[in-house]
Amino acid sequence: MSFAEKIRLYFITDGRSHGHERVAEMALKAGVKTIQLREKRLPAREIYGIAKRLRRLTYDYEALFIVNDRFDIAISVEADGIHVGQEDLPAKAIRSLIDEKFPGMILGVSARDLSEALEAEKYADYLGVGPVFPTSTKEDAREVIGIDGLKKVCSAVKVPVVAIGGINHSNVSEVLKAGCTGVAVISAIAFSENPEKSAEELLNLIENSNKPHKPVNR
Ligand SMILES: Cc1ncc(COP(=O)(O)OP(=O)(O)O)c(N)n1
Ligand SMILES: Cc1nc(C(=O)O)sc1CCOP(=O)(O)O
Ligand SMILES: [Mg+2]
Repeated sequence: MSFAEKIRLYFITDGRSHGHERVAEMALKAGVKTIQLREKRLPAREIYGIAKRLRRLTYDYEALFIVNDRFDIAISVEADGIHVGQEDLPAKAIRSLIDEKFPGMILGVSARDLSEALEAEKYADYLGVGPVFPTSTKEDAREVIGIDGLKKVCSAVKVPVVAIGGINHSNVSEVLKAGCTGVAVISAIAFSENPEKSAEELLNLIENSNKPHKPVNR
């Protein structure tokens, strides 16, 4: 499976509903092929423990494992990649370290607009672009960019774009039509009563939005 196929549905964990490991395993069982560990409340030692367990799980399911924010934890558990935003360690510094010491490691960088995206793509393997829609999952989320904002970035950059922020079953097809490679979700899976079913349904919607429109023969 190519990198683009793997990031088509990109699940970011949140431990508050079902716990990181359980929710990640349910998403993996459904067929999700990229998992990011995002944990903002726990001490580094606990995040490290969770990361080690998610690393094992993602190996078993042949899925990519990305760690949010913490490059130290990402390299300690041999994650496939690290995701940083505009307030985190600079992408340029991480790119230098990756090239020198961790070749092949994936670097994802958040961008909200064209100028951030054009700067970030100098270093990134993919961009996380949003928030496309309002979200209550990220407390310090910036102003929404909407489908138009997303389209502008997608048409201007060369690296794959993963759209993020308020993406769910009812808007995922519209988001993919904006030209992004993938969609990242938290609450649509993590805060669902049945994460496995929600992930399966999202994957089906994504699969169907890949199919070209069939003209009706009259
Ligand atoms: C795939 C993806 N895109 C964007 C983000 C957001 O990163 P950041 O802006 O650093 O915000 P936090 O997630 O750290 O609160 C992401 N994590 N993943
Ligand atoms: C982690 C994160 N980053 C965002 C950004 O805009 O960079 S929005 C966001 C939260 C995404 O959660 P949900 O799918 O529940 O809306
Ligand atoms: Mg961050």
